[in-house]
Amino acid sequence: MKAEDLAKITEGRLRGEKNISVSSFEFDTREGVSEALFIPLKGKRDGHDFIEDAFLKGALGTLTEIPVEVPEGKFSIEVEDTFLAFKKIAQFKRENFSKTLVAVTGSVGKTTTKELLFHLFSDRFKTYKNKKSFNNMLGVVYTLSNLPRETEVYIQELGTNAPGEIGELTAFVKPDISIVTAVERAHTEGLKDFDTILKEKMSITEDVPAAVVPYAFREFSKSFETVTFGREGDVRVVDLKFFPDRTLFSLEFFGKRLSFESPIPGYSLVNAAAVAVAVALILGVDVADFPERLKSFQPPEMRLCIERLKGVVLINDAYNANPRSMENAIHVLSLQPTTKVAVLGDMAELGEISREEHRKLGELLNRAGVTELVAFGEEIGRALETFKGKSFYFTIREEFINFINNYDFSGKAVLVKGSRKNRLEEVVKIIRQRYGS
Ligand SMILES: CC(=O)N[C@H]1[C@@H](OP(=O)(O)OP(=O)(O)OC[C@H]2O[C@@H](n3ccc(=O)[nH]c3=O)[C@H](O)[C@@H]2O)O[C@H](CO)[C@@H](O)[C@@H]1O[C@H](C)C(=O)N[C@@H](C)C(=O)N[C@H](CCC(=O)N[C@@H](CCC[C@@H](N)C(=O)O)C(=O)O)C(=O)O
Ligand SMILES: Nc1ncnc2c1ncn2[C@@H]1O[C@H](COP(=O)(O)OP(=O)(O)OP(=O)(O)O)[C@@H](O)[C@H]1O
Ligand SMILES: C[C@@H](N)C(=O)N[C@H](C)C(=O)O
Repeated sequence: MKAEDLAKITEGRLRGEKNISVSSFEFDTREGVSEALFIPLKGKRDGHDFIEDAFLKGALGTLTEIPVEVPEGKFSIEVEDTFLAFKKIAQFKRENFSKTLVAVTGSVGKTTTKELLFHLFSDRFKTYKNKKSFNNMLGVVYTLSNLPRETEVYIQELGTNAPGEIGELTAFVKPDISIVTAVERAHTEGLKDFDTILKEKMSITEDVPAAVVPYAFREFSKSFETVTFGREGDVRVVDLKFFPDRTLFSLEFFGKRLSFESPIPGYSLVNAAAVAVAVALILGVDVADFPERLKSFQPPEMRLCIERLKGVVLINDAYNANPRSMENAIHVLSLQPTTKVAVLGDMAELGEISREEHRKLGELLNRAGVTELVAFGEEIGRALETFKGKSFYFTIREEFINFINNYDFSGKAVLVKGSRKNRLEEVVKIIRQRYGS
């Protein structure tokens, strides 16, 4: 996009080279800014302090709220608010995109579903998706701004932890197809009770031509066309069989039946596959090759990735945690035919239900045949009130990490899971180093 066009879109004041074109939009110089427009934002620090760095690293232009020195052959656009200007660029991109935009929300499974849709559809459409879990307004604005012109299907996650966020994001991205993967107890600190969570998630279907929602919540869909999925619905999950490292299942829909083998154990990919078939039905895409393609799906990082190390089965589910994803992960641990150890951190942002949900974990672990629990965090201590096996509890990170460095995990299956703030990837790294293949 040309500098002078960007100045018009952002209603900013252009300085420097006006005929130069940028190839992307970036807000972090650590992520690569070559040939990009740099957008300095305010985090803990002020992104304006990195404008010089951006130019040195190859950015062609910058948005800025203050006058800056512009190197020869480059440009700056002065605006009142860099984030609002970034939003205007994203809005412009949306207005000029006339193909299919698929938006995904839900209490669990947004990233897994987004990645699976991309995996299944990218051989027949020019498909584009958000990076990582870029699912808030910044993530959406970044992804939309960088939307390639040739895109035919764009898949965007929408996340929330407070009422109204999904409505705002939906109005901004204007989906053609909206997906609700699941409605569960997550983010209850900001979203309070189940009814609020349900309303928040279902607001993704407002004024949207087509939606894919769990059968149980079909009556709350506001979309013009709704395809349902689940144990009942238009796309039905049948014949579920769980194994330690995979899940077998079939999907039935409109008189057809397809059998699948999920390379991720547990339920996450079963749910995502049902969603994918529902989306394919809306798009009129043939699904005959979905079972074969599902087999080669790689789980997104830190989402139930099973690693077979020397004498240890490591179940890395360290990305995040809420009651439903905990239940699924503990179920996967229960399937392992050896001594079961759970290394668990707090489930964050649960608010009033936090105490009770953490307490319930102990019972869940008992039923799953887990005999050793290593717990880290303020809230997870409640699990020890009900857990009957051997337990070790830490609130000081250094002591916890020291324990992980020395505990004997040999011959055991080890689940590592907790909310993002626990940074349990460090535990994964230590176990890998100690028992690496
Ligand atoms: C504003 C910003 O850019 N934040 C990112 C930044 O954070 P930080 O505050 O540490 O920045 P700094 O103070 O260091 O720097 C200031 C700016 O300068 C840039 N900069 C810095 C150093 C440097 O060397 N060069 C630079 O250019 C810098 O980029 C800043 O612009 O950096 C962090 C590390 O890279 C980023 O993590 C941070 O990004 C924030 C978290 C963000 O929102 N990122 C989105 C792209 C995103 O979508 N992230 C998702 C996770 C989203 C999420 O948590 N979703 C929730 C639900 C939604 C909740 C909603 N209410 C909300 O508020 O978000 C969920 O549960 O799913 C992801 O990362 O996957
Ligand atoms: N349908 C599901 N049922 C139970 N657990 C699931 C399901 N889908 C995903 N999970 C689990 O939830 C966790 C997060 O998965 P994923 O990243 O796909 O969800 P998300 O909604 O994108 O999370 P975030 O809100 O952080 O972006 C992982 O532990 C994953 O295994
Ligand atoms: C980091 C964000 N995407 C997330 O998943 N948050 C929840 C609360 C978690 O970390 O468990």
